[in-house]
Amino acid sequence: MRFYLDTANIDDIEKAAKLGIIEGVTTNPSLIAKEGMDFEEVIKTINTLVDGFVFAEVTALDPEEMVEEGLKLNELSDKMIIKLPCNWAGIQACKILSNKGVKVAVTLVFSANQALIAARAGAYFVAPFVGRLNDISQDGVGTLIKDIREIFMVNKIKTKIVAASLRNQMDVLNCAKAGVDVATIPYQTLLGLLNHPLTDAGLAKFMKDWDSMKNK
Ligand SMILES: O=C(CO)[C@@H](O)[C@H](O)[C@H](O)[C@H](O)COP(=O)(O)O
Repeated sequence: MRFYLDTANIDDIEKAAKLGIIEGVTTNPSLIAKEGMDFEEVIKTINTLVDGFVFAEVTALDPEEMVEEGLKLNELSDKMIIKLPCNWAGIQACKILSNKGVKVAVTLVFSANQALIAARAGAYFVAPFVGRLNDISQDGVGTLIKDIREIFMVNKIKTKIVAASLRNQMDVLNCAKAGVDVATIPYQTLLGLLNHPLTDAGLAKFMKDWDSMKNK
């Protein structure tokens, strides 16, 4: 499983990029709006900070306009992934854009059948939302992610799974065990995955013992 960062915050992307393990950045209209910056400017800046894919979501609701907006966003770099919602309009636009060679992520996926339809429309990625299903007392990984994985395997579908709406370490761990291709995570979740109090305590003890030896 690979890690992408789920944010449009430039500071967080710069900090996380230093780790050298972030292979892409995903954004959505809510994350862009939170930063209060021009959409295209944010996407262009993110492209300069990471080597991997940069996901940008269309805001049009009509299939023709989605295609037009998707083609325009796709011009921003050769690493663009165009995000489309998993609905009637989004699937039509997915088929058209995929046929033109544009890489599409179908997002807001809440059922395995939606993921299968998106894959058949040529989606490069599907983005199942784990946390929002957990919020309504369903098992985001245990049912949705595992079902999509199985369906893609049985049907030899190459569409990749980018698990989204991951809120905590258990979500990420369960996604890794279920074999998703990518987990896209907020910066705070990344900190939570790496930091451990026993690592900090262990290092402090090593340094204390080292200093006491030097002072002998
Ligand atoms: O869909 C993708 C990646 O394709 C993500 O950027 C996705 O929009 C985000 O993970 C979610 O919107 C965040 O979900 P939540 O934590 O607000 O429930």
